[in-house]
Order: sequence, then structure tokens, then C-alpha cells
Amino acid sequence: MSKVRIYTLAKELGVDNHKMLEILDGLGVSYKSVSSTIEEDTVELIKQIVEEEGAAVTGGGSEPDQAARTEPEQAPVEVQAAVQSGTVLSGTLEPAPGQLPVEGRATEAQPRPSEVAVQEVSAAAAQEIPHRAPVVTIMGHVDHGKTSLLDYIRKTKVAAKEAGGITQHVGAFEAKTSKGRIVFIDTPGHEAFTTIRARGANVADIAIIVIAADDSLMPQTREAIAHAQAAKVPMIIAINKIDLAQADPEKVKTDLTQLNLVPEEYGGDLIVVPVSARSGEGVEDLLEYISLTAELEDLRADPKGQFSGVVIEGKVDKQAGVLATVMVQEGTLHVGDFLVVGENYGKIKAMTDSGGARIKEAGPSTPVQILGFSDVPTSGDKVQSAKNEHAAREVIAQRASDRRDEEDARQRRKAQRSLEDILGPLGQVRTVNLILRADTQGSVEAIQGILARKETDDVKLNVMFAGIGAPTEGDVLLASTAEAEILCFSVTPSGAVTKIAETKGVEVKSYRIIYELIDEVDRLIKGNIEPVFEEQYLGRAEVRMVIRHPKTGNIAGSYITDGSFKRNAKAVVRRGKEVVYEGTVVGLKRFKDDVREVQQGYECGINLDWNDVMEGDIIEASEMVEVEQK
Ligand SMILES: Nc1nc2c(ncn2[C@@H]2O[C@H](COP(=O)(O)OP(=O)(O)OP(=O)(O)O)[C@@H](O)[C@H]2O)c(=O)[nH]1
Repeated sequence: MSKVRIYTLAKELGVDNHKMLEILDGLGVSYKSVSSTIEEDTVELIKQIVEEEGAAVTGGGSEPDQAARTEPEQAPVEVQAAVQSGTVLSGTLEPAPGQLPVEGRATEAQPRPSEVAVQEVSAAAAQEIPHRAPVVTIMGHVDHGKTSLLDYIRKTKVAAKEAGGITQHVGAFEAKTSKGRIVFIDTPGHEAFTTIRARGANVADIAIIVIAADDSLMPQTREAIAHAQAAKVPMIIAINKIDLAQADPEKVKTDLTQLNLVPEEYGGDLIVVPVSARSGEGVEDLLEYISLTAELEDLRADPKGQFSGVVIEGKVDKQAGVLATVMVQEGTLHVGDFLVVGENYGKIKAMTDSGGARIKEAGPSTPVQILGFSDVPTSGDKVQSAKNEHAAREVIAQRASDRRDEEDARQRRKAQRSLEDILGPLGQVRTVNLILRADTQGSVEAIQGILARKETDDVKLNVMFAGIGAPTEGDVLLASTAEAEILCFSVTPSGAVTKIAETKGVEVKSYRIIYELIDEVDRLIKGNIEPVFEEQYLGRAEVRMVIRHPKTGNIAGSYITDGSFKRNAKAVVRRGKEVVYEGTVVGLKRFKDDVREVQQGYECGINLDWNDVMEGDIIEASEMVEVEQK
């Protein structure tokens, strides 16, 4: 009995994939994606339904092709009987009573109410927000053929620029396929993808993971997969270099199952397409799968809506000045528009499409190169439009003020993190995200084996990625977006990676003994990470005179008799045996200068933001110090 893929059947019958899935849902047939296969019985039934619906809705106007019309023996009545008895149809078909209103189908002259509803809803949706082209990123291990694949697609699917000359690299290009436009991000590697994501933007709708058929899964393949999974972007696997004699696509598929990624032909839902970037074999299939996936994702954007976009690449051109490639995500860009990026703005002086042609406007899913920014924007920066220059400036002023507030708030939070901040709302299942790095596959597996037994009902351990070798910048970016901690065994991050981790606030911890690493995991599981602060004595000062200050109030002119005083330290004021005030050192002055700290033996002005300080008072300073926990 031969099986047929859903999308192949849809194509054959001339209906779109969504419609096909609706029919399958109506029949109660389970499937994973449009590339899942269906049994021959079901195929016959669907052909019947499509044929009848065509007749019912259009009065026979919609003509399915030959295959759909040449089944005279498959009379509707027989089909009904078969479905209702449940005896003839096998495999994945589970007729759900009530979901299958086949009665009277053969003689129906009008569409059923449910059909009308479906048609109306989709018509309304299409009217409201139109579909947009998918944006695809290609990731994979070094030398597996990302660039070659992109080059092949560019060469065969991008119309040559009329004016001639070499098209500049702008970080993205648009391919025209029989199924419509597909936009490829061609900034090499997954760095672009993760950098963009690390800045809070998601630009890719679909990730193609390229795996060389002669090399199978390699460390960066696993990384790329982890990134796509973390971004919840659908993945398509392109097994490349199938033209090579030593190519072993089956091994790649088996290796994928070890990552719990099960290719469709093994019963899973992972789309795997064998290709050769050299000969072009399979590339059409790959493009078709991209369109299918995009169709299922139902990607839409409103060209009339408020503009928003993301910077793909920015650079300085010696002649033109600052050039930025921006992906339009919503709305439409026009030459002359004011754009705001971060705390900068610019006016679009000129715009070119990815083929280098001058354009005046650009709608959703269009990468455009923009001339008009004064500073080079960073990839991943979000771009918005403003009505005019004044509005652009206002947005920037607001952003600068928000950023300062956020910085202040972060400082304050650091000082007073509560248990709930760290653990999340109590009583809920908490997930500890981890990225593991170790020197050998054996160590990785050993650690994962131990961790698998550590999960509790309240705490889930999620190893987002486990790899061999030192942690990379990509790991840090993944950790920063997913709030994960990077744990290393017998490997250490390079200086550059440590630096990025510091700026991103990502913890990278290295261990030489597995059980020390496991202890850290235990600590994370217990959530025993709230900092413990201890009050530590700083110093003592004697108030020798009270200085009246018109603005700040009374200042205690003091002499430091012991230790030191620091700005922001806690202060206790004693008068004889009595404590007369407790507060904070809000300011410290040496002569006219504000200072952070004053040592024993020096005179200084101490501002306690308290006006009743008196000569002879003793001020004691202390500070809260975070203590390391065992
Ligand atoms: N035989 C064969 N060779 C290929 C194929 N695709 C790529 N190659 C070769 O594999 C090598 C690496 O290809 P690239 O396209 O540079 O690989 P990449 O993944 O972009 O590599 P990086 O940019 O370095 O990460 C080159 O020598 C290509 O010619 C293919 O389908 N068949």
C-alpha cells in the first residue's frame, strides 16, 4: 500500500495545505506536519471530499487534476460506510464521530454551515492582515556548506541586477521561487542570529541547519540546533554534499535521533532534505519545504501598520557613509521617513533593495539598505519610525531617561534581591537553565547522566546545550537570552568570552572535579543563591563642629578617629550612651570636594541628611558586605 505526503496530495488536488489539514482534522486523522504521510484509504477519501466540495461550493467550477477524477469505483456511499464502520480504513485514520458530517455529502448542493464559517474566517483574516514572505537563516558547522548553499540559491533564484555590476553584500537577499518570495539572511554563521536574538529581536522565521553528509553532526551543528530550539523557530535539516561518494545521509538521520530529533521517515516530525550545493540537487525541494513550513506558520504582517524593523547589518562605506540593512517586519518604509534606533535617529535619504536597485518604499519581509543614519547601528537593534524630527528626538530623550531609571533600579535590585526574585513565585515549578561544556564527549555524558537524576518535582533542569570544548560567544548569547548559567568541566572560557559574559551578566563557572560542578547544580536546584549580607564595622568619627548649609542642611564637621567613612555607609549617632539617630552617610566632603571615602586621621564633612547633629556626637559607620556561602 503506498503512502502519500499531505502536501503532495494537496498539490495534486489543487487545494492549499491549510484546507487539506482542515479536511484531515475533520476526519480525525492525526498528522504531524504537511509533510507527514497518509494512508491510501485516506487519500481516496480526501479526493472524494475535495471533489464534492468543489462541486458544492463552486458548482463544479474548481477542477482538481486527473488523479482526483478517475476513481469511479470509490462511490461516496461506500466511503461513508467504510468510515462509519471503521473497518476498512487503517493506520492513522481514527474517525471521530461527530467530526465527520459525511451524511448526505454526495447529494449536497450547498456548502455545509461549518464550511461557510471556515471560508469566511479565512477570508476575513486574509483581508485584515496579508501574508508575508518567510525570513530564513542558515546555520551549521564550519565547512558544511552554508555559504555554498546560499550562493547556489542566490545564483539561481535572484534576478540579476539590470544595471549590471556586482551586487553588494548587504546581509540578506530575496529569492524568487515558484511558491513566492523567500528572504535569506546571509550574514555568516549563527552569530548573526544569536546576536540579533540576544538583543531581544527575532528576525528569522525558519532555521535551516546544514549538515554535511560526509561529516554528520559536529559541535557547531549541535549549537545551531540548540539556538533554533531556544528561539522556538521551526527547523529544516539540509543534509548537504550528497554528491560525494562518501556521503552517508542515513548516518546523519540516525545521529539526529540521538538528539531527540526524529526525521519524518522515522516517524517523527523533523523535515530532512538531502541537497548538494554543488550540483543543486534537492535545492528545489528545500525551497518547497521552506514555503510549506512558512504556510503552516501562517506568517502575516500589515503593510499599512506602524513600521517596525530590525537591523541586520551596519557598516561605514567610504563613499556613501553609514549604511544599514534593515529588515522591515511591520508596516512600510518610505524614503524621507524618520527612524529611531536605540538612542539615535536618522532620516532615510536613500533606500536600495537587496539587489542594489533604488526603491522608494519597502513593505514587510523586505531587507533594505538605508542611507541616512549618522551612527552605525548594531545588528539586532530594533528600528521604529517617528512622525518627524521633533518626535524622533522625544523618543530618544524618553529612552535615555528610561535607561537611566533602569540602571538605577538594577543597582537597587542588586542590593536587595529577595528570595522570590531568585526562585520565582514560590510554589511554582522552577526551571534551571544550563549550558554544559566539557573536554570530552565522555565527560559530557557522565555529567548529563548525573543531572538526569537530580530533577525534582519542583525544579526542572533544562540542559539547553551540551558541547565539547571551551564555551563560545554563542553560548554566552544563548545563556543571556535564556537566563542560563554556563558550567564548564575541564575547559575554561577565553578572555574574550569571559569579557562578553561579564558585560551580559552571564555566569560562567569552571570546575576540574565533576562533583564540584554537581555541587553547583545542587546549589542552583536548592535556589540557595540569595546573597547573604553581613554588617561590617567601618569606622568612627567625632563631630567637632556643625556646619550650616543652606541647601543640604546641617553637615557634621568631623574628625575620623578610627577606620574610615564611606559614602552610602550606614551611620549610627551616639550622644553619650544614647543612640540618637540611625541613617545613612548621604554625602562626604573634604574641603569643597565630594569624596567617596575618608580615612582615619582626616577631617571631613559628613552629611547625614539629619539636622539635629551636635558637636561632641560620635558617628559610627558600617556597611553591608556580601559574604561568600559554603
Ligand atoms: N562536494 C561538495 N562540496 C561542497 C558542497 N557544498 C559545499 N562544498 C564544499 O565544502 C567547502 C565548505 O563550503 P562552505 O560553503 O564554505 O561552507 P560553510 O559552512 O559556509 O563554511 P564557513 O563559512 O567556513 O562556516 C567548500 O570547499 C565547498 O566547495 C556540496 O554540496 N558538495
